[in-house]
Parts: sequence; C-alpha cells; structure tokens
Amino acid sequence: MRADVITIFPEYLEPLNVSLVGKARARGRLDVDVHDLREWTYDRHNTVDDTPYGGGPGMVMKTGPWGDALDEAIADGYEAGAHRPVLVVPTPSGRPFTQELAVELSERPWLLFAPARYEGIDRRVVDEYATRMPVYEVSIGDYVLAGGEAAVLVIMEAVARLLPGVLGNAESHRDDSFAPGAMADLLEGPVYTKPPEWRGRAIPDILLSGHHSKIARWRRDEAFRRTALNRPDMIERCDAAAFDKKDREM
Ligand SMILES: N#Cc1c(-c2ccc3ccn(Cc4ccc(CN5CCCC5)cc4)c3c2)n[nH]c1N
Repeated sequence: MRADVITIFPEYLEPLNVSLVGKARARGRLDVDVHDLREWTYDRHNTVDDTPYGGGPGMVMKTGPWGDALDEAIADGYEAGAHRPVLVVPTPSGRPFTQELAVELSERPWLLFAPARYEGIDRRVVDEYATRMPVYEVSIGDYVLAGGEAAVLVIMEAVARLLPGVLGNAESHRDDSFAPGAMADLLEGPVYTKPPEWRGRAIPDILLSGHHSKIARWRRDEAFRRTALNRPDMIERCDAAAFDKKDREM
C-alpha cells in the first residue's frame, strides 16, 4: 500500500515512523510520504488560508495550494507505479470511521490523505478530485479536534494492522471487537498475564484450569458483560443466532 499525506504540520505525522506503522513500512508493506502543503505556496508568508465567503468564524484553506499539492502527489504516485488512488479527508462532518471502513481502506492500493486545519478546505477541492477518484470524508468520533492530522494517525494505524504480514499473529485482527462476525461483535473482556498474584489480586481460577471450552465460554460471558456495560447499543445489534451458534460450539 502507498499512502501520501499532505499537511501544514508534517512533524505531526512523525508517529508514522514508529511502532506498527513503522514496522509495516520497514517490511515494505506500506510506503508513506508526508508532504508540507506550504511547499505549494508562492507568497512571502506561505499563505494557505483566507477568510470565508459569506462571513462566519475562522479561516478556510485555499484551493490553490491544495490543488497544486494534490496534483503533484498524484502525478508522482502514478510515476512510481501506483494506481487507483482514493482521497481520504478527515472532517467533523464525515461518515463515521469504523472497523468496516478500515477493512475497506486496507484493500485499496493507494490512500491520499488531506488533513485540513482552520475551518476546513474550500469545498471546490473535494468536488474537483471527486471527479477523478473515490473520496472518503470520514470522522473518527463525536468530538471536535483542531485539525485532521490526529485522524490520519488513527486511520493509518487501524488500516496498517490489517495489511497482510503486519500483525504477528495473522489471524488476531479477525477476533477484534467490531470485526464483522467476531464474537458476535462484542468488546474484548479482561486479559491477564504473569505473575499469578499481584498486590493480593489473583487470576480468575478458570484461566488456570486448562479447560479450553470452559475458558472460551468464560471469556465470551465476560465480553458480553463488558459490552452490556459500556456499549449496550452493540448488544441490540448482536446476532442472537450467531451467539447461540457460538454457544453450541463451546
Ligand atoms: N476526523 C475528524 C474530526 C475532526 C476534524 C477533522 C479535520 C479538521 C480540519 C479542521 N478541523 C477543525 C474544525 C473543528 C470544527 C469545525 C466545525 N465548525 C466550528 C465552528 C462552526 C463549524 C470545523 C473545523 C478539523 C476537525 N474533528 N473531530 C473529528 N472527529
């Protein structure tokens, strides 16, 4: 997979050099190029924003720098042999970024990220590139950030861990919360490791029993309990038939 990120804060994307995404890059599973939008400004102050037409708070990011930056990133990607880019625009008004969408994006060969700042990018930029490629306008949650760079980090991590050969245990993402069909879409239950006792707190006996089907049932029950507590909405969505099927398999 190829990923290009255009931003006025390239240093914000430094975390893409470490941990899971950094490993995916080192293993050649992912190529990431971060571009400073101000390289496509030609005035003394490297201006990327201006006042909004129609008035209102804040500033709007200008068409010129974004158009020139996107055109060059796209041309360079094609020259490097990449094809079929999609434009990913983090925005508070976007569709929710979900595990399902992470899977969809992980199957794309080239992601072009346009994290904005200020009040966002002049709408004509998205309208222009939507004539050339699929555009995903996504929001990572119901809270307000100051820009899209944090969303790029979230999206890149969620996508990179789904790329083949990136996660140690290739299957482990299939049991994720939110992964379609995993544990009837329940949250993860509690996890434990050595030592067997810590500050007077022991491990649930069942986990030391070696009885795998009973352990699996205990884990499912704990997952159900946690989901009912923190995400009752997911319980309604939970497919009772799938749940009963899991029950019979244990
Ligand atoms: N993903 C994601 C995001 C973002 C996000 C993503 C990208 C940008 C680019 C700029 N901002 C700042 C901003 C914040 C609020 C508004 C709305 N206006 C405020 C007053 C009148 C309406 C416009 C921009 C961004 C925020 N926030 N929350 C998420 N889950």
